Amino acid sequence: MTERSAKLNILKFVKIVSFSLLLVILGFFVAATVRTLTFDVNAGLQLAHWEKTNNIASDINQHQREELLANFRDAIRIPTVSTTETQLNTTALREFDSLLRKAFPTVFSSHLVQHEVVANYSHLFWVPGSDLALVPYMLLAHIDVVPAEERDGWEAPPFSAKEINGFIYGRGTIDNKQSVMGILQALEYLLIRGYSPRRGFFIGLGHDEEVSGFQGAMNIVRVLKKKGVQLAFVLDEGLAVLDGVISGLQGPAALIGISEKGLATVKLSVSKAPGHSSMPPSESSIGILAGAVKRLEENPMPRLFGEGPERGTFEHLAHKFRLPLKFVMSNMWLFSPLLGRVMERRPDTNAFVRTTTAITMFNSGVKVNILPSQAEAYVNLRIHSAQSLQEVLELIQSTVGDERVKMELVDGFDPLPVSSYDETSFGFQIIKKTVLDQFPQVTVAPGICIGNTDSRHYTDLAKDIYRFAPTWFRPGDAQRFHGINERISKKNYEELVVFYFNLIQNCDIKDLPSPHSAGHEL
Ligand SMILES: CC/C=C\C/C=C\C/C=C\C/C=C\C/C=C\C/C=C\CCC(=O)O
Ligand SMILES: N[C@@H](Cc1ccccc1)C(=O)O
Ligand SMILES: [Zn+2]
Ligand SMILES: [Zn+2]
Repeated sequence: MTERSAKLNILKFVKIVSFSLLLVILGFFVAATVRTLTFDVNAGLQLAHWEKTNNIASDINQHQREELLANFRDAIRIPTVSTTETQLNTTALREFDSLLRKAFPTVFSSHLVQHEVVANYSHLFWVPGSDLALVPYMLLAHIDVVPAEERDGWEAPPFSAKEINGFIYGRGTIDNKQSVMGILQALEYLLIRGYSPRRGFFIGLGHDEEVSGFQGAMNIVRVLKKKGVQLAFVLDEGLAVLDGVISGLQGPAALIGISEKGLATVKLSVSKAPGHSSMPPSESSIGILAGAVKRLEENPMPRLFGEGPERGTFEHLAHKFRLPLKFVMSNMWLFSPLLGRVMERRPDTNAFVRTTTAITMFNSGVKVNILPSQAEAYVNLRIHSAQSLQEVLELIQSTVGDERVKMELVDGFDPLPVSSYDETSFGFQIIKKTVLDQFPQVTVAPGICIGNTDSRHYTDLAKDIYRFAPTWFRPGDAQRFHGINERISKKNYEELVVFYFNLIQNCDIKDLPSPHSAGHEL
């Protein structure tokens, strides 16, 4: 071969390779574009021909409007604070019991409702259905709240239930007394209007959810297990209607929690001999521990965005984004790593990207001139669905990388199983229908609950557990959770009562309508 013909051959080869590459890239682009244009996981899932079950209209008159609000505000004013498993405000919990009986006289006197107090302060209600063949369901909420201090910057005292511009302010207004009162208020009105259910249901109100639910939820579960109860589905607190919170999304999104993140609470500690502060060692117990904690903050857990059910959230919402975001959301197979990098920049969206690491307590030292013998820190991690508790513990250990730092697992569990959300999923579709009837402008999608709830104790009783209430969240509202200025609008609280009112009636349907009927309507 001459030098010239060899050169030509190479040129030809390069041409062929670059042309093929171009074709492949073009192919990808066309495929992604076609996917973008046609992608709508909701298409074909509109169930038609719902049997009419909500026969009792949910209209609220002026008297009831004032009454339900007064009941809610009374609930907010009772400081049912849980601080630790052994520090509950039991006086407030007793008072709350009295409030429930006073506010909902029909619930407590109706022959259709059975009630029992569990673990002294939690409540279990059972409303049997007329059709024993229908598997019952269960609604959950919790009575207790996390502590709140007005001096942290509240615009109204946290247990005042003060009204400012149409909002009721107070600890528990969105976590979670809106559901406690909303559920019972709905039942009260249903009973007054002569309702009796076809499908039986339970209501469980825990009193120690904020400190893990080991007394309330766990004992309610024990009672139900003893009765041999199995549940069609459970609906607890958790996700909400997000309005203007997901940037680029047109219209609000109702995210129904189909799973929740796992948890690891780890205690790190360093021990050193105490002594006089005039003769300090080069490294103190505080310094060693601070180094460990800093390493944990500087080395976040791996980005896993798109590897858990959060991927389905965006796929369900994709058709409600405008281009170019629509292109991105419809092609999560390609873009999830990029999206993860964008979402990790904000704490509220970072929560969906990875296992989060929060240092929540740091204690050491008793006097200015004593070398501290003991330093301890608590790390609270929320585990992404694609990771296990075991994996997270191993990663913490290697990141800390210091034998002098003792590690102890205080509490922990794996991410919760993923509940069904397809067209045959009874609970999901009933919740979805109830939301859409009431708020036609929203898009319903499955979501991941980033906090933990009492419902995690119910996994043996129900395969399908959902975490949702139609509490409306606008930008900045997520920070009110366990934060300052927790509030709900009066209108939204009323909507919650109506939601549960309709949901309970919608559950009386025997079976879901066939998913295919939508396309074959005559
Ligand atoms: C996939 C969604 C994308 C973006 C979302 C953006 C912002 C986050 C929005 C909402 C966060 C919702 C709620 C706040 C956190 C936890 C609530 C969950 C459980 C409550 C448990 C409890 O503390 O009692
Ligand atoms: N619901 C609370 C309290 C809790 C923590 C851990 C486990 C269970 C409940 C939270 O998610 O922070
Ligand atoms: Zn809560
Ligand atoms: Zn909470």
